[in-house]
Amino acid sequence: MHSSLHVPGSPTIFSLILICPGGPGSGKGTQCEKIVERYGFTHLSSGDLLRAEVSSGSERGKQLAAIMEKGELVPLDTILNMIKEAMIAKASTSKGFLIDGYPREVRQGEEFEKKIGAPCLLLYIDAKAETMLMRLIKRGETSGRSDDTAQTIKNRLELYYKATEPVIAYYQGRGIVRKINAEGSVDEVFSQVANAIESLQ
Ligand SMILES: Nc1nc2c(ncn2[C@@H]2O[C@H](COP(=O)(O)OP(=O)(O)OP(=O)(O)O)[C@@H](O)[C@H]2O)c(=O)[nH]1
Ligand SMILES: Nc1ccn([C@@H]2O[C@H](COP(=O)(O)OP(=O)(O)O)[C@@H](O)[C@H]2O)c(=O)n1
Ligand SMILES: [Mg+2]
Repeated sequence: MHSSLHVPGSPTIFSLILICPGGPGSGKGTQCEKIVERYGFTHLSSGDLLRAEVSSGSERGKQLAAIMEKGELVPLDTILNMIKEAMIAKASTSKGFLIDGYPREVRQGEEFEKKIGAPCLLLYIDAKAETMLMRLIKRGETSGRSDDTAQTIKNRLELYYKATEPVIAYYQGRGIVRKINAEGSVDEVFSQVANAIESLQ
């Protein structure tokens, strides 16, 4: 059960690609940290890659910050190239990639498969809107994230339901989506995640 990451001019690199879609505040990042701890996959959070670019103070970072503060989507090629570069940098030593927060819309999924490879498992971290809102408001008290404000959270939730939930349906037909009920405690959610990953082996 492998998907390939083919970099032009280099040998095909087989690696597992797991994707972790879910709404803002569903707990994607928290679950990805626990997956890395237990299975050693390489965690690439699209949001974290973007925030690193913003923190670098680059001109591109300034443009990205303006988009992210509104909870809108950055240009597809920008985020896809950042993920691809990060995967290439780690490909030779990675046990497999855990992509967190990408794709955010169906065409992002299509482009990912054209330029990088097909995922073998989607861990759909599913939480209710009110749960996500509550968690992000709470996180916003300490996260320092410019997008953890009430209005931006509302924008992100709207965008998630409009653009990102259709991504699940896009992959559903391939039988690779595992829906994880993310309402419980971190450990209750993680036990479902572990079962889904171990079903791959
Ligand atoms: N009760 C409970 N809280 C959780 C769980 N996962 C995350 N949280 C809390 O919810 C908040 C958001 O969790 P994250 O893992 O940052 O969520 P995310 O999906 O990565 O959020 P974005 O990066 O905004 O997409 C954090 O403050 C966590 O403490 C969970 O499984 N159960
Ligand atoms: N594929 C992506 C991922 C993140 N982003 C931007 O980065 C922000 C933070 O992403 P994130 O995954 O950390 O947080 P959530 O948007 O999931 O709450 C998003 O709100 C978007 O503005 C994007 O535009 N495209
Ligand atoms: Mg996150």
